[in-house]
Parts: sequence; structure tokens; C-alpha cells
Amino acid sequence: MSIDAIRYVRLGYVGLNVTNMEASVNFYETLVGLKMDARPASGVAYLRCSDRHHDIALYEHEVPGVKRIGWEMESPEALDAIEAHLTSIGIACAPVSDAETQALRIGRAFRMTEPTTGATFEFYSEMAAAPEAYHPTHTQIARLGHVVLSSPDREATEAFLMDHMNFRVSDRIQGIVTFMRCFPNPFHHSLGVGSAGKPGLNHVNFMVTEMGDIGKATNRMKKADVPIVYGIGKHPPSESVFLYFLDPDGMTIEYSYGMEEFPESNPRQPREMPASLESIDYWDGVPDPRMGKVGALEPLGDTAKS
Ligand SMILES: CC(C)c1ccc(C(=O)O)c(O)c1O
Ligand SMILES: [Fe+2]
Repeated sequence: MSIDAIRYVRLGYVGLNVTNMEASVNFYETLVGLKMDARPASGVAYLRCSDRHHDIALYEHEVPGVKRIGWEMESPEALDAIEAHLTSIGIACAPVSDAETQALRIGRAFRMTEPTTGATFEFYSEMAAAPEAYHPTHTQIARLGHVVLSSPDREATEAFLMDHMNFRVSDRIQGIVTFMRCFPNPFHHSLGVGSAGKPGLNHVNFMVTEMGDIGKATNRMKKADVPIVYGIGKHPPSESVFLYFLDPDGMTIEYSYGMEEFPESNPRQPREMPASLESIDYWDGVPDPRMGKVGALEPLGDTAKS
């Protein structure tokens, strides 16, 4: 079966498990600059950096990490196409209950377990608009940018995403990370897959609108005693300026400014960049060992219970 009909609009949202809802809501609102329209209800807080209902959903949980990653498909037909293909290769596609789709303000949706990392992916094709436009505060966040997951078998994860989810490879840093587009979304990567001993979250990225957003964040985080774990630097793969810092659970968040965009037709070929820090930061920075170390990937079975 062709997977050409599997087409994405974007990385839709990330569901994060946090151990202290109040601390995390405060962090993601006041320090990251996301907007929360309503107080958390039944252990879930919806925050946004767009005009959609949410870009981040925070869930109170004893273990910090990724509850699920939501992928917004281009159309109901694209949603049907990925469900049919995954089903055809024996991947269990669990429909999301009406109660949950209503809470998430999404239409029909299903979830599956990505077999090489155990991450829970959710697929839907529509999300309700927020009650008003997103009005940036201190940071002009342009969008939720990407997630980098750690995989014990990066090549297997890359192959699954390409062969069965119609993702495309933009670049690789040999032996370290693969950068992938959710086709035909043009950004250099919406998902990165890093090599690691066990599955987990490496980081969640927000793309900002100008260099000053990065500069101001550096001082804001320092004043708030938020650990900065890498940057300011500039990434050779996507040409973006970056800053990484830790959330209250120690999960890594990245701001980045600027990112290469790919055309849908005739994109450049992926580069195999050498396994060195020079391939990660033009400016010779060295990451703090705390970077990318916190964040479990919650299995779908647990999610279904929650
Ligand atoms: C250090 C990580 C894996 C990394 C490397 C390069 C880019 C980029 O080119 O945008 C990233 O966003 C990263 O998170
Ligand atoms: Fe990143």
C-alpha cells in the first residue's frame, strides 16, 4: 500500500507528564511564555503558543516525561491513510474516546505505540481554535517546533518513521541524531531521533521570531535560576540559533531562531555530518551533562488508563 497519502500539517502538540502541576504551569506560562486559557481541570492543563486550543498539554504524573505526541494530519483522508497503513502492518491503532477528543478539542483521533521507542503517537486532522489569538508576552514564540526522542536503535526508528509514517530525513549527524520532517511540513525537523542507551525524551523545542527572543531568554532564565544547559549557540544542521534550559522536572526545553525550510518537490539531499560537537554548534559550545537526560516515554497502555 502506498504511503504517499500520509501527509501532515505539523507537529500538533506534545503531552507532557509533570510531577508538580502548579510549578510547571507557572514555568511554561511565565518563563517560557505560553498562554493558558483556563485553570487546570482534572489534572490536565492546556497551554498554547498559537491560535489553536493547545500546543502543550500538561498532565500531573509521578514520572516526568512524554505522555504522547500529537500529529496533525493534512485531512481526514490523510488520517484514514495512516490508520489503514499502520493497521495493515499490524500496529494497533486505538481510537481516542469521545470524552478525550472533546477535552482535547480535536476531531476523530487514534493512538499507537511507535514500536522502536515505545512513544505514544496520536493522529488527528483537526483541532479547535482558541478563544482568541495568541498574544506573545516576553517571547514571540512562532510555533511548537520539534521534539527529539532518544532511541536505543536510531536506525530502526528512522526506518519506521520513513517507511510507515512518511517522514523524510533532512540531515544526520553520524551516530548521534537524525533530523526528520513530517512530510510535507517544510521545517528542517519536527522530530529528531537521537541515539541513546534507552528510550526517552531529549528535548522539546519552541521556535521564536527574532534573535532578541533568545538573548532575553538567557537573562530571564539566569534571573529565575533556571539552569541553562546549552547555548547560546548556532546549529549547523538547521542553521538555527539555540538556547536549551531545564523545566521544573529537569526536562530540556529549547528555544531556536531560524530554521531551514524544505520544498515539497525536489528537496536537497540529506547530509551526513561528522560525529562531533562542531556539527552541533558553530560556536564551539559544550552541553551541560544535564541536557536531554530527563523524560520517560509513557506507554500507551498507561495512557489509556489515565
Ligand atoms: C543537540 C541536538 C540533538 C540538536 C542538534 C541540531 C539541531 C538543529 O540543527 O536544529 C537541533 O535542533 C538539536 O536539538
Ligand atoms: Fe532541537
